Amino acid sequence: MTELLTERDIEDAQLTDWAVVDESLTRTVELASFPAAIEAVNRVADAAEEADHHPDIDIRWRTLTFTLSTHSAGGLTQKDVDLARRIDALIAN
Ligand SMILES: C[C@H](O)[C@H](O)[C@H]1CNC2=NC(N)=NC(=O)C2=N1
Repeated sequence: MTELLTERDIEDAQLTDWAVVDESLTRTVELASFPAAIEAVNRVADAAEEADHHPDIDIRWRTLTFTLSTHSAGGLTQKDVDLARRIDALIAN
């Protein structure tokens, strides 16, 4: 679970809205408004607490950038792929 993933593993995960940057996964998304962005952040925060795996989140008005990596492993693990999928679902609402 906390093993580092290979580039091939990441490709196979088909996270189409995410980019790999500096051994992290990153996705930027523009919400409808600042309140909508903050609500999305709150949904992601709840999911992160539940999973005990936490994204870096940059908030600029209604644009959010999520950056995922597993700090304890020093790179990307299945936890990041799982959290990316959760975030995709939570910001689609
Ligand atoms: C003790 C607890 O499991 C760790 O501190 C968790 C919390 N959230 C975390 N989040 C992320 N992104 N990487 C970690 O290594 C990490 N470690």
